[in-house]
Amino acid sequence: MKIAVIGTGYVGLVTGTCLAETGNDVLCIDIDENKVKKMQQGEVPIYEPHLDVLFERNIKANRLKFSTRLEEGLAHGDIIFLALPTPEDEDGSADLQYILGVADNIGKSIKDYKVIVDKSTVPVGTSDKVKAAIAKHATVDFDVVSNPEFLREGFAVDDFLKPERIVIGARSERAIALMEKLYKPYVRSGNPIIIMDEKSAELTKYASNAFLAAKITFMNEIANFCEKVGADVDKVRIGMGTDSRIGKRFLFPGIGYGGSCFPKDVKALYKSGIDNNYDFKILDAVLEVNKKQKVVLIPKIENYFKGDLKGKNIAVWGLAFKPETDDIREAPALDVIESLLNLGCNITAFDPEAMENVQRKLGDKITYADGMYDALENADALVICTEWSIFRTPNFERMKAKMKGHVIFDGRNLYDVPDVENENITYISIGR
Ligand SMILES: NC(=O)C1=CN([C@@H]2O[C@H](COP(=O)(O)OP(=O)(O)OC[C@H]3O[C@@H](n4cnc5c(N)ncnc54)[C@H](O)[C@@H]3O)[C@@H](O)[C@H]2O)C=CC1
Ligand SMILES: O=C(O)[C@H]1O[C@H](OP(=O)(O)OP(=O)(O)OC[C@H]2O[C@@H](n3ccc(=O)[nH]c3=O)[C@H](O)[C@@H]2O)[C@H](O)[C@@H](O)[C@@H]1O
Repeated sequence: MKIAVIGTGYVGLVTGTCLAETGNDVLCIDIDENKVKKMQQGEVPIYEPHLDVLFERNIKANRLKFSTRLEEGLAHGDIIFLALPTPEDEDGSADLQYILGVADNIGKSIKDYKVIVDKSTVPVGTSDKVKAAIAKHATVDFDVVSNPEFLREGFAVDDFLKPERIVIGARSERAIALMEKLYKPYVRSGNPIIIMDEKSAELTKYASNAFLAAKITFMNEIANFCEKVGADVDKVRIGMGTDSRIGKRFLFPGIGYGGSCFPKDVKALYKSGIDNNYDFKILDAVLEVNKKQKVVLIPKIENYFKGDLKGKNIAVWGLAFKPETDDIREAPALDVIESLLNLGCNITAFDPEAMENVQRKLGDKITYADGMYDALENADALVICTEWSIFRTPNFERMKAKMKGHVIFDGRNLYDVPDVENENITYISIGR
């Protein structure tokens, strides 16, 4: 099938590449000329495991192409995916200017029937707005479909190629038939394509993200309470998670959720509630708890150093909002670093993939180490913010030889407490 993907960021790039992988002829459009030039030269503009192999293969096969020209994309695709940003607006709602701006141009340009598929995360009712924006100028028939994306950064390729479910919000039989044909190769395992109306599809996406954010936040509160009463959140987590109604996943406490989506999506759903005269009390609490959780290590660090943090050298392991990505959007590490800088600390940081992005944001406010052990040189303490695999089995002797102070503040509970304490290192983590 002939596909155009408008917006070649995280979701657009994975969508375009994975759709090409099953033999579709895909043209990806982005307004960022630099990015398009790089992609045309075969460079993957993001770090995402396994994407490079598929990207290269499909470019070579001439099934995956790039352009900056929207009209070219609209002429090419029978199905037009919108994978455009929906960032947080000033009042917390989702900013629809990118989606509606492109929709307006689609109406002016299309010359035959198209299915316009919204892959971006958008508030309930957006598909009606997109339809109206296209219809203003369109002289041909078209359908708008809501097809929210559930991929996770770091597992994006697998999530796209083998999704647990595909949600299609549409009422036009013609559009539904095309979408089912397109997605058939991805659900051969028997996982469902779930067809519903557009509004329900739009809400399914927000409800899923908000539920997961609430699940994590609930565990963060349980972890904080464990500290008050002397319980061990690892034991509580395992005890709870073995109940299949609760499930083992997304029960890991830490220094809060971050990323490009949970923070903005919880806020947008909360704001949608207000706009529709509904007070989402749970979401209000999730937002408040997560904000505090991101800096939950700071009082622990202050307490350890008896309030005197001025001039202390703090090593930070992990800057990305989670492992296997270079994405630092809303990363808890940035909140931790900002607080420590405000308290007068010197920061030396290391992350396997996110250093360049942090350097662009923080410049010379902190020092960047070449490796995880280099970051520890002369450090009074180590703070762990992201659970990259290479941090999981460190050489504690080597660490102690480098560090001035033998203390670890672990925001991701990477180690068993006795294992670290047996090394004569003070170990302060979350909920244990
Ligand atoms: N990042 C993720 O893991 C996931 C994101 N989503 C949702 O997907 C949507 C896109 O997210 P990301 O891919 O992360 O965004 P992104 O910010 O990484 O990429 C957006 C891309 O759109 C381009 N763009 C902006 N205006 C344009 C225009 N007028 N024409 C063509 N290109 C344009 C930008 O240059 C950029 O390359 C958002 O609604 C997000 O909530 C959904 C699931 C997962
Ligand atoms: O809409 C989106 O963009 C995506 O948002 C999340 O994916 P992602 O942001 O890539 O990352 P997650 O793995 O969900 O982690 C989000 C945050 O929660 C934190 N987290 C996750 C799990 C957990 O048990 N504890 C925990 O603190 C992570 O450290 C991270 O900061 C969802 O998992 C995807 O299904 C969704 O498509």
